[in-house]
Amino acid sequence: MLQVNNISFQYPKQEQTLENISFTLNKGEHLCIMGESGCGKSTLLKIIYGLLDVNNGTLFWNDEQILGPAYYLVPGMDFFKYVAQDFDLMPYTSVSENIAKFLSRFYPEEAKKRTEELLEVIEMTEFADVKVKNLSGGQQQRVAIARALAKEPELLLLDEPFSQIDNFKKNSLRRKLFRYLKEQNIACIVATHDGNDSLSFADKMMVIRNHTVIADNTPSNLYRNPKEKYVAALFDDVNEININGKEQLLYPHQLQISKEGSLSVSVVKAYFKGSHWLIESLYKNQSLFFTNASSIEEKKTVLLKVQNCL
Ligand SMILES: Nc1ncnc2c1ncn2[C@@H]1O[C@H](COP(=O)(O)OP(=O)(O)OP(=O)(O)O)[C@@H](O)[C@H]1O
Repeated sequence: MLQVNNISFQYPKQEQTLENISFTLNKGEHLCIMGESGCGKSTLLKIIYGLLDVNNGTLFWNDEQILGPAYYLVPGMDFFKYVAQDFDLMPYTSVSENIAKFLSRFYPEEAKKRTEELLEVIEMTEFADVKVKNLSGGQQQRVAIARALAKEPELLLLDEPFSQIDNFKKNSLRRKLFRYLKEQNIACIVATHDGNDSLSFADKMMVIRNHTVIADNTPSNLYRNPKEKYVAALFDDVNEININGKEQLLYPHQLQISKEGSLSVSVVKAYFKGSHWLIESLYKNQSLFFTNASSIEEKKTVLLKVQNCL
C-alpha cells in the first residue's frame, strides 16, 4: 500500500508547489490526479517515484519509506515505474529492444514472450522491428508505457499517458492497458487533464488546486456532485446558473428544451458533436450550453427545463 502523509514541497526560490497532501492507495488500485496545468501533478508523481525530496511529510510503500535524491545516489524506487512526459527511449534501437532492455538476458524465450505480450497491450506488434526514432510521438509514448511494464512494477506512475495519442487509438489503448493493470494487480497513478481517463477507469480521483487537494472521491461521485465549477469543468462544459436564488452547476445535457421550461434563452450558435448538438445560448446576459438532438437556428428563443438525469 502507498501512504502519503501530509507532504509539502517547494522548488528552490519558487512559491509553494504542494501543501499538506495526504492519501493512500492499495495494491492494484487506480488513482487519477487531475487539475489545471501547473497545479503540481507531475511534481507529485516525481515525489512519489523518489526523484524529489519533500520539505515536510513522509511517504511509504508498505513498510519501506520512499526517500529522494538526498538519500539515494540513484533516485527512483525499484518496484515503481514512472513514465514521464519525455519518454526517454533509445532512439536508434528497435521497439522490441527498447522493451526487452529491462528483461533478463538469461531467459531469452521468456523475454521474447513477455515483449510480444506487451506489444499486444500497446497495439504495436507490427512495429516490433522499427527503430524508435522513426516512430510518431504517440507511438513512442506507447513504447514508453510498454517498457515501464516490462518488469511488472508494483506501482506504475503515468504522466499524461495518452496526450500524444489520437482519439482513434486512445480509447482502445486505455481499455487494454487498464484491464491489463487490473489483471496483474498493478497499482497505478495517472496525472491527467482528461476526464475520460478517470471516469471509466479510475477507482479514485484527486483534484489539486492552489497547491492542495480540494476534492477526493470516486470519479462518479465527483462527477455527480461537484462541489465547485473547477471540479465539474474537468469532465465537461458546465453551466453555473442561479435558479430560484440558488447557484447550480449543470452539465449541458441536464438542460433540455421543454414547453414547461422556465429558462427562456436565445440561441447563439449550434455545434455538431456527432451524436447530438451542443447549443450555445444566452440567458440573462450569461452563456448557457445545452444539448439537443438537432441544430437550432441562431437568435431563436426556446424554453429550457432542468433534467435530473445524472
Ligand atoms: N524544475 C522546476 N523548477 C522550478 N519550478 C518548477 C520545476 N518544475 C515545475 N515547476 C513549477 O512547479 C509548478 C507545478 O508544475 P508541474 O509540472 O508539477 O505541474 P502540472 O500540474 O504537472 O502541469 P502540466 O499539467 O502542465 O504538466 C509550476 O508552477 C511549474 O512552473
